[in-house]
Amino acid sequence: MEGRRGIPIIDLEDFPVQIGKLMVEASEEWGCFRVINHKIPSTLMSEMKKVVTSLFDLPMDIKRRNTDVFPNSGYRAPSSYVDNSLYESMGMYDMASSQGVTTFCAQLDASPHQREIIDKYVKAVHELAMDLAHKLAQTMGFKGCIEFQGWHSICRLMKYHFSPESVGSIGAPLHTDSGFMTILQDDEYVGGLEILDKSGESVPVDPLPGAFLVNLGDIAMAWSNGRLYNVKHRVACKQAATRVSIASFILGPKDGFVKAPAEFVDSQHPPLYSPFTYDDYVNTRQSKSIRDGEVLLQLLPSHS
Ligand SMILES: O=C(O)CCC(=O)C(=O)O
Ligand SMILES: [Fe+2]
Repeated sequence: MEGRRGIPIIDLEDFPVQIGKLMVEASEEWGCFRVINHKIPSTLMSEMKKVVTSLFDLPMDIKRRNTDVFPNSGYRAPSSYVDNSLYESMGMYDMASSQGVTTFCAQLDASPHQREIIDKYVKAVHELAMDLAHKLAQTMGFKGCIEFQGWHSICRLMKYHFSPESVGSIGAPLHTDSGFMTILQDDEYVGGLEILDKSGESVPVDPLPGAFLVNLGDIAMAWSNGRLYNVKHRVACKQAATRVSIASFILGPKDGFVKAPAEFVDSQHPPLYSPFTYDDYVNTRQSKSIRDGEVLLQLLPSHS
């Protein structure tokens, strides 16, 4: 009997050529993959989780100081969603810059120790994202250089208030990530995350301590002219235990257009979308309350 198909797991200590090949396959087929044996120490991951847990324990009036500086970048109280009282989040816009870290830590009165952990963590995760994104682009045959470094980014911290009463309900509704790539540290004990595979079947992403999940989002799909898959996923409450996750989003360019490069366009693969800016894209997605890549179709009619 064939085993259950699971999310691909990529060992970053494998041969570089093999890593690139597996990443492209996983990104085209699944739109996500696990990475293990990355260089981020598990101690830093668990220290960061402790810091995140303590930030959520802050009084509400302090948490509310984490305001939006970019769409969806700030604090969301559990009560702010009609259909979702289990989810609470805060976020750090421009996670890769010292300014982003400084602003976030000042808003929340973070201690020097908390700041040090946050700073180390976001730098390390951002570097991992840069390595993976460049390797993916290069292996796909892209000859240019994407300046991911200057893109919008957000590190979002999430707490799911799961209780016996909430088992069976949804913690985060089905969506695609709007950006290029997300590096997710999901809770190492409490599951609930699930993706839809290309056939629409739901596949659980079981906890895997020490690993990250890498998701490709709408911008990856548009930039690659449809080659990279923007995976749909959600979080369901499967057990009565608090779940904490940390998602680092490499979103899209601050200036200029998202446009498939010549390497991905030919007579068999005509351009799927007209060039657009990430800011327009995210504003349209937000204003129409659309949670998945369908907004690409609404915003940009296919070429005739
Ligand atoms: O909490 C999780 O594991 C996933 C969160 C997520 O998908 C998101 O923030 O986009
Ligand atoms: Fe997501």
